[in-house]
Amino acid sequence: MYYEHQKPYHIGFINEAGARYAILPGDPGRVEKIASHLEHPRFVSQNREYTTWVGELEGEPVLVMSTGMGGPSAAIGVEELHQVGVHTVLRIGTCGGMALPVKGGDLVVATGAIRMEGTSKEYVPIEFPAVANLDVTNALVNSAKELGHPYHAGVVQCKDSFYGQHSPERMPAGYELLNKWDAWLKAGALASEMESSAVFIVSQILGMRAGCVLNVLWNQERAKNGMEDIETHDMTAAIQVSIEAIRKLIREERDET
Ligand SMILES: O=P(O)(O)O[C@H]1O[C@H](CO)[C@@H](O)[C@H]1O
Ligand SMILES: O=c1cc[nH]c(=O)[nH]1
Repeated sequence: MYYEHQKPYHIGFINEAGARYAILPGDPGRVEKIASHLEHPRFVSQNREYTTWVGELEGEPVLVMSTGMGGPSAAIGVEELHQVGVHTVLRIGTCGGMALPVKGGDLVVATGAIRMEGTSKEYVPIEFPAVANLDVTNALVNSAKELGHPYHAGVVQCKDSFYGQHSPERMPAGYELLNKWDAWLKAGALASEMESSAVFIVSQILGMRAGCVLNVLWNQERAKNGMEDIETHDMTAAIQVSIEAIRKLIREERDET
């Protein structure tokens, strides 16, 4: 069985540094850049979609590990980080804006996620909400405020199909996608992405803390409504906020002990 291997089967590393905090981008290509904001960043391992670096903040080891795209690989990543002793995970990713005030280049701090994906349903029935940890969320919101980055905090929509979000009309199941999208808009969903609900649910089940900060790439609803729709892929603000949030959490943990 996988748990008899010395290294967790998919993430493929032993947590030699003893890190308990992990920053989780979806994209393996972003790991090194995020790790460069830590002290003494160094490569740990690369297996499948999981590229991992480690560094320090406030003298505490912090991992940066990619999860790949979608709930299944994010859930496996969180499970195996738990196996190696991580207690706090912070997803940093990209999203598409949904609510009209959410513009390209803004940040979204996900306080909860709509579970329109398959992975979390294999953990707990759909009535159970996917919510972020309050300490991690407060650390993200306070960091965004202190750094002066425009942010929105609220519910995001998680789904499995990127193209079901962007081209629902061409899908045979489009009638359902379009009606649900309309419901999420009416209920005030801020943005759409693909991993936070699995990260929140798996963390909840394993007794870990999870939070999520997203860079808004664009907003298809602004475009549809004839409003200015800026597109930006600059992750700097989201990285700065996630690093400062982890720093705050490390300090808080120290103050409590
Ligand atoms: O930028 P990342 O973290 O990959 O997040 C978003 O981007 C991918 C889709 O383009 C999905 O993984 C989605 O959740
Ligand atoms: O529109 C977008 C942008 C990023 N990620 C998504 O899932 N959707």
